[in-house]
Amino acid sequence: MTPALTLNNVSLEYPDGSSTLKALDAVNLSIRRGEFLSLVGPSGSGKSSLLAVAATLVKPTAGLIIIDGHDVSALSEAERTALRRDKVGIIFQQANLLPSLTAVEQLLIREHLRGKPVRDEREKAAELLNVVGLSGVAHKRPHQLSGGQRQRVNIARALMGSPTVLLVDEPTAALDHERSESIVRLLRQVTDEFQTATVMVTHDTEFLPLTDAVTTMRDGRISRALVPSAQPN
Ligand SMILES: Nc1ncnc2c1ncn2[C@@H]1O[C@H](COP(=O)(O)OP(=O)(O)OP(=O)(O)O)[C@@H](O)[C@H]1O
Repeated sequence: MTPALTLNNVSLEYPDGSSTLKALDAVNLSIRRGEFLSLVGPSGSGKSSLLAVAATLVKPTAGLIIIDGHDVSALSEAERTALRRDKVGIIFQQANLLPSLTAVEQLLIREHLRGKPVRDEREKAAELLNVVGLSGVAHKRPHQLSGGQRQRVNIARALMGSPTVLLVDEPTAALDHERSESIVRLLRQVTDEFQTATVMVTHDTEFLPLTDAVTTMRDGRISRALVPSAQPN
């Protein structure tokens, strides 16, 4: 199977006084649909930078990014935006929900902008809220939801566009242990169910066995990739 996401010798440099800082240094990474990869490493090692280039939000200084067979560097700005919309789901640490919208409306806002038939999309949103365990709170607003529930809305929203690649940046940073575990389990479940190629940046090493492989970054480089030995109970 062709990888859903490939990074081929990807570098990202930022000006740093008279020299340059290599946020990413010749990174190679490949992930297929249905795979759940965790990305760990010290602060400043390049994890968020890797997600940003993979999400096509930031252009790398060198190297290739291929999403579902499309070489991102060969695309125009408009084509890149369309590819991101159609293929990439992004889940940030903070849910960034709009305070005035209900849970189900948070999922539908993007689809309204796309001009899709509202009925189909409403059904899809309801189904996704069910998948993430929130069917009972579809009409609640963010302030009426717990942190874990808000993160579940965030995950469901990222799935609305049926992404091939799901990029997740520290989804558990604001949550307690129990909620953190249930969020990582949910990400495992949606990766299996929707066959997304999921990359999760995390500091929570105890949940790594729920993922298929662990990649460690250091100084902008991928220093090793491990396969977790066992699933936790
Ligand atoms: N916009 C920017 N301009 C200049 N340097 C940047 C920029 N973004 C990131 N960097 C630098 O690139 C390097 C990698 O940063 P990055 O945010 O990718 O690390 P990280 O592993 O995600 O860190 P953390 O775990 O703290 O979030 C760091 O040295 C950082 O200071």
